[in-house]
Order: sequence, then C-alpha cells, then structure tokens
Amino acid sequence: MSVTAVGQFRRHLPAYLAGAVVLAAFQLAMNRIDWLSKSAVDRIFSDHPEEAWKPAVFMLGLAVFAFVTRVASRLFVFNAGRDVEYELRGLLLARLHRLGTAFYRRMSSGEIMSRSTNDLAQVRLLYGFGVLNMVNVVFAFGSALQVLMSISVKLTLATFVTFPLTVFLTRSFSKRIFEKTRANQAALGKLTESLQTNLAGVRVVRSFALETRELHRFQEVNRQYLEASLALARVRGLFMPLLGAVSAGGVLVFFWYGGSLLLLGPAQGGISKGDFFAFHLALTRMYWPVFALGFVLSIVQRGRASFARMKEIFDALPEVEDGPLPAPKDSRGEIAIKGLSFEYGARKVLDGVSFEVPAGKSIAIVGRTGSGKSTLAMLLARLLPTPKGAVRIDGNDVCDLPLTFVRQTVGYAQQDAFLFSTTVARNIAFSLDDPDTAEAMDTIREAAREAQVAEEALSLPEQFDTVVGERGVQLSGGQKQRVALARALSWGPRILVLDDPLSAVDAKTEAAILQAIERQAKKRTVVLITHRIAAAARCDSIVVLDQGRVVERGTHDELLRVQGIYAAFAEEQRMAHELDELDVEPPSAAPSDADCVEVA
Ligand SMILES: Nc1ncnc2c1ncn2[C@@H]1O[C@H](COP(=O)(O)OP(=O)(O)OP(=O)(O)O)[C@@H](O)[C@H]1O
Repeated sequence: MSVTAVGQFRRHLPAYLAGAVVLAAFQLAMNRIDWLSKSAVDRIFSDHPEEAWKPAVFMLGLAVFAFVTRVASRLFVFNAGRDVEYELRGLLLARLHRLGTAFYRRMSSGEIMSRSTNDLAQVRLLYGFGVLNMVNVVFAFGSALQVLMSISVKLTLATFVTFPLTVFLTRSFSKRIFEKTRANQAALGKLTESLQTNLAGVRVVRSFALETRELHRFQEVNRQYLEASLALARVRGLFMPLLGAVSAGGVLVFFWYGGSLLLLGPAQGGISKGDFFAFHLALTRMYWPVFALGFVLSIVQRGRASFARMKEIFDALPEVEDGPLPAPKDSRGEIAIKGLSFEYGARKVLDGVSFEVPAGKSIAIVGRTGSGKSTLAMLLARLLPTPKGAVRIDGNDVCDLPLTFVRQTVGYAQQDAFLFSTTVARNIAFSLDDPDTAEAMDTIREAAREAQVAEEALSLPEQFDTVVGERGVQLSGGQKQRVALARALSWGPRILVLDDPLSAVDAKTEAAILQAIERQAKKRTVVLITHRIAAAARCDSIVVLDQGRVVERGTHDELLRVQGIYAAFAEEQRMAHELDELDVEPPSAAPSDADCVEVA
C-alpha cells in the first residue's frame, strides 16, 4: 500500500470534517459579533443609548461560544495531525524493516534518522497547524467579507486595492520557500549523518588522534546547514513584513475613504458610526488570516518538502517480498540448494552452488575470507534477494514461502555480533515473547551456559541485568560474540545458521562451544560457517567454497584424503597451532573422535 499525503488526510477525514464544522461555527459567531457591535455603537449614538446593553449581552454569549468552538477546532485538527505523525512513524519503521541492503547502501542511517525525526515533525505541523489555518483562512475570509460587502461594496473594493499584490507575493514566495526548505532539510540530514558517524566511530577518531580533522569536516557540514537555514530565514523574514506592509496599505485606504463616508452619514449615501466600527472589526479579522497566510503557507511548503523526503523511504521497493504459498504448519529443517548464483551489482560472488542437508544434520561451510560464505547464509534466510528455485526448505522454494516463516525457520546468527543497548538478559532473550518471566530467565541462563558466557555475565556488576551500553560497548569482543551466540541458541529455530561464532574465543572456550553446537545439532539442522577445521570436523558434512564455487564436499576424513584446499587448511592450522605452542586443551574438554558425527 503506497503512502500518500492525500491518503493520510483521507484516513482522518472525520476528525478534519468535525474540525471544519466547529471552525465554521466559530467564524459564524465572529460574524454575528461584528453585527452586534454595529448595533451597539449605533444605539449608543441614537436617542436610546440605554438599549445598547442588549446587543452587548448577546455578544458576551457569542464570545463564550466562540471560545468553545475555537478550542474544539484545535482539539479535532491538532489531534488528527498527531495521529498522522504516530501512524507515519510506525509505517516508516515497518518499511525500514522490509528494505534491503541496496536501500541502506543508498541512504545512510543519519539521513534516515533525520527524515524520521525532523521531517516527521514538519509533516505533523502540516497536518495539524497547517490544515487548521488553511481552513480557517477560507472561513474567516467569507465571514468577514459578508460584513464588509453588506456595509459598503465601494469601500470593500477600495480596501481590496492591495489584494492582487498580496496574491502575487504569496504565490512567488511560497515556491521559493518550498525550494529553500528542501535544501535546508537536506543539509540537516547531512549534519545528522555526520554527527552520528562521529558518535559511532568516536573510539576510532580518538585512537587515531584525528579529532581536529574530524571537527573541521564536521564544521563544513555545519556551515552548509547554517547557510541553508539562513537562506530560508531570509526568504521567510522578507515575506512576512512585505505582506504586513501591503495589508497596512489597505487599512490606510479604509481610514481615508471610510472616514469620508462616515462624515457623509447614511442619509447622504455614507455609512453610520456602527458601520464604520463593524467594518474596521471585520477588516482586521480578515487581514489577520491573510497576513497569517504567509506563515501558514511556509508551514505547508515545509511539510510538503518533508513529506516528499519521507516518501523516498515509503516508495523504496523491498528487494525481498513474501511468497504466495501459505506458511506450512511446521518445518523438518531439510535444506536443498541447487545452482545458486548471486551477484552484488556486476560482481558474481556465488556461482552454481549446490548441496543438500538432510533434516536434523549439520553442515560446515568452510572457505577463505571473501569466498561467499556469509552471502550464502543470508540467501538461505532470504536476507538478500534469493534467486527463484535455488534454495528449498522441505522441498518448498523459499521464494514461494512467507518471509516471516522463512526467517523464523532459518535462525541466522550474524558474524558481526550486534548487541542492543539493554541488559545482557534482554539481549539473549531478544527472540522470546516475554523475557521477564521465570521461564524465560531459565532459558536465558541455559543459553548463556551453552555459549560459555554465563560465568562472565554473573561476574558483571548487576549480573544478567547489567546494561551492556550502546552496541555492547562495555563487553569485550569475545563476550559480545558469545552473548550473540546465546541469543541464537535461546531462539531454537528448525535451522540454525551460525556465522563464524568462534572467531573471538580462546581454544578452551571454543571446545566447550563446539560441544554446545553439537548438542544443538541433535535437535535441529545446523549450518556452521567457520574457518576452523576443528569445528568443521564435528559436522556431518563439509562444503568448501572458493571464489563462490563449491570446490570440495564430503566428511572431514574424506576431504583430508582428497588433499585439496580443505586438507591444506587443516595443515596450515595444525602448523600454526604447533608454532604458536598454544597451551593444549585439557583432555576432558578436547574434542574426541567419539564426539564427531560420521568422522571415521
Ligand atoms: N553488501 C555487499 N555489497 C557488495 N559486495 C559485497 C557485499 N557483501 C559482501 N560483498 C563481497 O562479496 C564477497 C563475499 O562476501 P562474504 O561476506 O559472503 O564472504 P565470506 O566468505 O563470508 O567472508 P569472511 O570469511 O571474511 O566473512 C566479498 O568479496 C565481499 O567483498
């Protein structure tokens, strides 16, 4: 469903209509107050001045009514504006969840943040303040014009002599305000992006002692934003006083021509004192909305410019869409990959990859860095646009299945251990519906034990309730990796894909984690991406990738016998192990042949 400015307006039409009705009632009351003023003034100068109290009492009643309708109109319309903002914020996040790597390559997170906050605030103003005042201008104009024209058509036309100039100014300035606002919002986006990059990389900046250079770069973006803001302020600043001056011209005409009509009096074709007074009231009432029109138009233009920037996110097409089949009730966890090729742009990173994993078995994907292992894992979970017919789960093409089903079935624990800025427990329990129950806590502790991070978690100041800081800044690289692994283990999907979960652990911890992964493999299908031969050896089968192609397939022993890339890796790692003279794992924790599945 596409998100349009008109569509959002239509969704809240009842509230806007209610707001319009009470605004109309308010302006009607103001119209009646003008007429009652005329009546009161004429009575004061008549033979019975004591009767002036009657219209005055009515005016008081109408003033109360006007107050109530004015407040109600704001409640209806401003609340609708807030509702639009609330909905757009939700839609924005939902869309951002669906968009893929191509979009995130194009738009930085700073830019997205700017559009989701600054631009959204401008859009809220458009749907609240902007709409209210646009409607109010029309009603106020009609209500005042009725008083003016009824009192004197000639005087009305005379005071309107400046009107064409007002229209001309409004039109030409609103276009310039729109353009300047777009430029201003774009500059703000760049500023937010620069600030966010500096914050995220503050440690790198400090460790390279490049604060001064980064500050200079930031100042450049900062200066561009300042210039864009000043350019916008100049246009807006010129517009309002110009409009005010033109309006004041009309008031001057009123006093000059209206004054002469007053001196003539009604008997000689002029106007009464009450007419003069009411005309002035109505004219002031009308000039205010015309004057405010400039401000309102600038809000509308800013809102439009911001909506256009947000629409770029709403209109971005997800690379991966739901398939047409209904979600199967369950999954056995059988994987079949056939002729899978994939390119990033023009660069082919997977080329005709084929292999199968029977349900409940484990497979290791081994290969040099950049050989396409993570890409393969992401295609399995449809985190990238998987080619049709290349990946099947339980015989179903993943492209035909609902995305939620695929991603719940294929649990992909990424290589970069991303932690949320919350507690250790909540990071582990990310996939659990209710992480605060005693049952969830048992799962969390069990997963932490399996991932060999329980002891360290318990030694933290508030144990599992310790907040790990932004992206887990308070934990070491290895701790982060194991918390992320615990998260994957607590998830328990049918197919567990672990992307290099051992890159930052020592030999002893590695052995313990491998045993945990082996226990997992008894319950589900496991795809283990690893550089470690010791880890691959424990899997039922091994696939070796080289430059995106499957170059070897078999069990650990079979591959050793082939004397190919895998055997070379094994030899490299054995020699590195011996050369480093790393302390040998205690016999109890060391992997034994008996632990291996189908390793002869
Ligand atoms: N988003 C991307 N856009 C363009 N190229 C990419 C992208 N992600 C990865 N690549 C490239 O695709 C190739 C395969 O990357 P991939 O991450 O799948 O390799 P890998 O085998 O998992 O490597 P490693 O063991 O270092 O994690 C690499 O050459 C990489 O530069």
